[in-house]
Amino acid sequence: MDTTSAPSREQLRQAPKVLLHDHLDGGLRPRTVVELADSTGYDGLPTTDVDELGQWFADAADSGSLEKYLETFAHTCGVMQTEDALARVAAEAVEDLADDGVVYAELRYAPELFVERGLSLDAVVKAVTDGVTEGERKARAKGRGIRARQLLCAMRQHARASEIAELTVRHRDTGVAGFDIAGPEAGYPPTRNLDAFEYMRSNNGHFTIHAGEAFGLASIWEAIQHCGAERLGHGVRIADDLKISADGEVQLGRLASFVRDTRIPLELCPSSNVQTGAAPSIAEHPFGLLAKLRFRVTVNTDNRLMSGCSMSSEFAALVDAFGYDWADLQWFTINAMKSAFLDFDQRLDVINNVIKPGYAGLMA
Ligand SMILES: O=c1[nH]cnc2c1ncn2[C@H]1C[C@H](O)[C@@H](CO)O1
Ligand SMILES: [Zn+2]
Repeated sequence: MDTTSAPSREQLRQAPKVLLHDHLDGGLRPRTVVELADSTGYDGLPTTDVDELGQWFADAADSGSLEKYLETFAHTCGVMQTEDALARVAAEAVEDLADDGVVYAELRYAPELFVERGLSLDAVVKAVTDGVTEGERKARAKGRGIRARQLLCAMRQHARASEIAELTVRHRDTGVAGFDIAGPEAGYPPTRNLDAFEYMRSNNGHFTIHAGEAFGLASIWEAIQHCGAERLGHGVRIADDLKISADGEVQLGRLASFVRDTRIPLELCPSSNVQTGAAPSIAEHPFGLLAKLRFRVTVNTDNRLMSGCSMSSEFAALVDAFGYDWADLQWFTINAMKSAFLDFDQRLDVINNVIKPGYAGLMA
């Protein structure tokens, strides 16, 4: 790629982007964490200095282990136990994404983590729905169009997946686009929650599964072949099924072939993977190889607070590591939009009327 035409940071921010994998409780503004702790009486924060707190999250999440990384969510969930707090966090997330050029986003969270002070699961979803609507309205007022949907996660270590799947279906017409399982992967295989996935399938519901992040191919295989996942949350360890010979030729194993042949979207989250130890660095992240092999790769933030990242900074990191140009970035974006849990006509509308004209302008 000609480096004189390398996308600038500001151009990357302006480019239309699609985000499928972003945790609501992993994307709070540090200032909001401090303010909500104060207004809701949460006294567990490691510091109430906004800058120090932002740094604390990044450092604490930078542990090389998913289990340690997940411990940091105690504080974000701790300040999100009221309807007002949930609505504020959701509205700010949508506004922040829109400011960063995201035109379609799926925000995920586990409703069961927000019931410590007596909210019902339905009240949690209703509060987030109100916040998302408010965020979309505020972004529109600033000339930043964004459509946002919710994905409801069940936590793998709890036993509430069927309840959360039912909650997902109950709220499917008011902004909840699908279901997921999150939390520690090792020791909690996807089939533990098979009933919930069967419920989703029998109700024509969408779901993705966190698989192939902290555990390997067995997890991906179960997620796809036993549970019927439409997409893989991370899925980065599908690279373990690629054999690279001395002359650089790559051979795909049967599972990798299946994932590529059936165009299963990989919700790849480069910075998060470096923090949890799933990849040694962005330059050595399997993203580059998987994209070269034409897997259906998508770019995602996972947790903007813990990784101190944004969609445009993830794009920038990939451009720096792999030399991607606008055509590549448009391809990742269209991959994501094709894979969204949104009606087909709406996906097409975003691709044809927002993404393609946006990139055409940047490539001109
Ligand atoms: O990367 C992740 N893998 C597994 N679980 C995760 C990841 N990032 C966040 N979570 C968990 C912590 C949150 O509380 C929960 C729902 O958003 O999902
Ligand atoms: Zn995740």
